[in-house]
Amino acid sequence: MSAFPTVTAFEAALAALPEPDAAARDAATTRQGQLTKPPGSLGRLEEIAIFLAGWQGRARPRIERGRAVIFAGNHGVVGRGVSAFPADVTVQMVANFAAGGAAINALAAAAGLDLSIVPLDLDRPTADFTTAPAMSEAECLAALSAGAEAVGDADLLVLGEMGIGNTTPAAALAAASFGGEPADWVGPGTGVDAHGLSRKAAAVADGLALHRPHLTGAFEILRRLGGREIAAMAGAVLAARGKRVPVVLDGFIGTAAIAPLAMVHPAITAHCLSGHCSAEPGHVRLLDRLGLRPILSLDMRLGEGSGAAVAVQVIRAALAAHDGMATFAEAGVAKG
Ligand SMILES: Cc1cc2ncn([C@H]3O[C@H](COP(=O)(O)O)[C@@H](O)[C@H]3O)c2cc1C
Ligand SMILES: O=C(O)c1cccnc1
Repeated sequence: MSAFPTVTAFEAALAALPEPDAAARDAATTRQGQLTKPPGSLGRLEEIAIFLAGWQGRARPRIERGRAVIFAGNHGVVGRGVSAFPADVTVQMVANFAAGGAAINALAAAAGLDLSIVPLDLDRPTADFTTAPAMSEAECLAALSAGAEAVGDADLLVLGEMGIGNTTPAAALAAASFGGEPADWVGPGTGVDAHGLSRKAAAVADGLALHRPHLTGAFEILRRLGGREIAAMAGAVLAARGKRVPVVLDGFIGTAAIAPLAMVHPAITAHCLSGHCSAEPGHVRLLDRLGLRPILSLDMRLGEGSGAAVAVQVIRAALAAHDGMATFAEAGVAKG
């Protein structure tokens, strides 16, 4: 049975978001105060360890089944000249992922993450959202469910995407969820010129104008303006929450995927870390709206889960300090 057989099932999951394990989180907070360092001196590494303790439900969290999942989908809106690359690159990159030659292959391996690739109907692009809803209800539910199924038994989940043209639907989702002008949310993506940027802004404006009366809930925003890989990431974030699996978000597209969910239920971000801030200009604005602080800021703008995978190395460092350090009592160091 699929995870989200109906829109009602999706909305019910969104309305019943579990909280972290307060006892595990408190125990981790206490431990941080006992380790041989001035309180707070490991900064955000301390926060990350405590965050993982709460979501994994253990005072000493660890990453044993870290998993990166890359969803791929194709977009009808590419016909409007919104990407610097042709749509064929999506399927070609999926072959490259399978062969081990993409950035995410190298970065997931470096971070000790199992990598899986989920192509979603690549031979059936979504409809051009400037003229019709991108997906039917059944297509959007199938994509959400594919995302949910990919969570498996991961203890840390990195979500990534591949889909030529998908910075345009991502900008549309951000605009529909948080308002503002299309120009606030579009950016160069793979590297379009000024004309391409205007085409992207026009596509977002046309999509918003066409669908405006229906852009009231998370599902309809995702279905009308999103894409399969985007809906899959949203479904994975929601299903991960149901299992209390912490998630590391990647760049502009991966973050935009949860914007419609956050519009209705801002608490959806509580089990999410932002791995990095992308160079795509809308990303910093989106993170600000979602109240997320990125772990890294490396001027990356690739997608594929690449920035999130690099951030996992920082998360591993946070857990290594939390687990491996001695307490003041153990080390015989005066607590001051
Ligand atoms: C070779 C190649 C590898 C990629 N890996 C991720 N993306 C990234 O670029 C695309 C989004 O940018 P736009 O909206 O401008 O098309 C997505 O596929 C995203 O994952 C890639 C793009 C290319 C060309
Ligand atoms: O931030 C991202 O995820 C991104 C930016 C540009 C192109 N592809 C992905």
